[in-house]
Amino acid sequence: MITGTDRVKRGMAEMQKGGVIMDVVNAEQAKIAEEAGAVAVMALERVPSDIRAAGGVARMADPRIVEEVMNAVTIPVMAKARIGHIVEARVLEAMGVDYIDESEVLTPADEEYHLNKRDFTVPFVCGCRDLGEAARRIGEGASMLRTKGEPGTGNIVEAVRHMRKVNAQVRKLVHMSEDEIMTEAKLLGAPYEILLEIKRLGRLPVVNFAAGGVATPADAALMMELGADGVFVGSGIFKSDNPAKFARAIVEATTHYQDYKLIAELSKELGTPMKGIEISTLAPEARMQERGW
Ligand SMILES: O=C(CO)[C@H](O)[C@H](O)COP(=O)(O)O
Repeated sequence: MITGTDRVKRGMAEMQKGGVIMDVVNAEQAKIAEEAGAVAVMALERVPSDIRAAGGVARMADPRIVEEVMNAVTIPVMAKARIGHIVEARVLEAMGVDYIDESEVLTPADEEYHLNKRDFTVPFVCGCRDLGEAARRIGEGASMLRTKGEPGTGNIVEAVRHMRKVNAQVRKLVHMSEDEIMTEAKLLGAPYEILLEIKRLGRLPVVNFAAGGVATPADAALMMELGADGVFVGSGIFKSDNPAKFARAIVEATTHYQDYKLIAELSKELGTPMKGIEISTLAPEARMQERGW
């Protein structure tokens, strides 16, 4: 029996489409996420805004946290490994997590090489800021993408920039003739065969969620409006005044992203959202989106 085929790995991400994946650091948060209607949870040691505040090296979570989350919920559990950290990824795979996020939110282990994700049975999600990066990650075997945004800032501007850019570049590619694709591959630094596949399909071959900076129901709906297949939220829920209320409202707004009256109702008396950070105040080395290539 063949396991871990592209079809199965990509299909699992397709089943999350239209949903919200929430970062959680313990069983209690995982249950809040599940009860709110999250399609999956991401087990990690700290949400991105706490990673920023803590400084130092951010690594894969303590396996006990991952286990605690896996035992607490029935929805799929994802967990993060550092970019290029083969052993963290193998450990998470051995533990039986449903998905691994090779994530720039953690401190990269390798500045040159991302994981060869084709070598694993477990599927991977990776971040991207443009089509070149998206195609490189798919070339390495990522079964799901998420735009990077700027995690832990509660500021949606980078998520918007990245989603618009990827989708504009896909539209441009789809309208190119096949004899123009090799030059585009050279310009984007992207694998030719992956670009051809995107052109033939008229879309990315894997789902692309939005991540990094979603802090309100309207932010989540905005990302869906811009073409995201779903949304990752971390700090925006668990650094708000009322995580259970924010979690439910963000799920509802993601599902009904063009029902503006509903989004108005959902946004009433939610409590205070997480405090945001203006991107221009971040030191260059604090920009998580620059990690990976
Ligand atoms: O998957 C992620 C990145 O690997 C995070 O879930 C996402 O980026 C969270 O960002 P924020 O805390 O800004 O919501």
